[in-house]
Amino acid sequence: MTTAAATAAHDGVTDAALSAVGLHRQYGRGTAAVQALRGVSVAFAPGTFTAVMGPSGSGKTTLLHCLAGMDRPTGGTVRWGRTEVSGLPERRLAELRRTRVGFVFQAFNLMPAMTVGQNVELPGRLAGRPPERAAVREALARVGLAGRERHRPGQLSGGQQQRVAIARALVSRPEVLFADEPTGALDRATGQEVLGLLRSGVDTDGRTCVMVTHDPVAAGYADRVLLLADGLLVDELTAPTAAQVAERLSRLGG
Ligand SMILES: Nc1ncnc2c1ncn2[C@@H]1O[C@H](COP(=O)(O)OP(=O)(O)OP(=O)(O)O)[C@@H](O)[C@H]1O
Repeated sequence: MTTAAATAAHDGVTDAALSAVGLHRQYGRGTAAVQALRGVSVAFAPGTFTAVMGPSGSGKTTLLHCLAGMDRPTGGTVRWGRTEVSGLPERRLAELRRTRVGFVFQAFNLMPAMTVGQNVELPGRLAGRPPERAAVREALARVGLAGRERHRPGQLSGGQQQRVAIARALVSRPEVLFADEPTGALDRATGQEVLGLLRSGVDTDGRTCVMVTHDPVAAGYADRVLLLADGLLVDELTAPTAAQVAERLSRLGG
């Protein structure tokens, strides 16, 4: 590689919203060791929506957790923008996680005893910030739940609960939103509303979104699909249709 090309390649990584180089994640040791990631390098441009797919056990959730700073890779590096996060001490990483990334889970993970407003406020409280009622109201309005602050999660439908979880993830205006099977517990129509919200966060706010999904229709909302198999990145599709995704997945046995 020429010096100029090397510099360009380097900038490709440092200009990314999120990047990983040579990620390895081993669980357990000796004969019980599992190599969940075996050397994944990938970059995510700002303002793009990427779906991560692959057969069960291929390492999707492990990759998402390592990229989101929720799990520590056993080798390789993760950067959020230019900040290398993989080697940070836990406290510093937790602080950065609260402001720079958001996470949405399949099972919503709301606190049932708290109101919707308190759930959305929670990340700010954990970060020691004073309650920002206006920001909470705005986040709920953006996901179509204006005026629901005082409800409890149990009084809402599954789709509405997932929208609360999205509001909670977005209230700190993170650069990157991670979602692990965000529509896995929802019916198709409700799931599509949630996907529409993720898509509009990318298109309107320039957010970067990385989503694990098993559903080719959900992946069709993304700009790019990464395919994992056995802990390695094995294929990539840009501007995917659901039919193309289903066909590539079936080749992998997923
Ligand atoms: N905490 C853990 N301890 C031991 N092994 C683990 C742990 N978490 C994941 N694994 C193993 O790592 C591999 C990758 O798991 P991961 O959950 O990342 O896959 P996945 O592609 O998300 O799977 P699925 O689609 O079934 O959710 C699997 O073999 C899994 O059994």
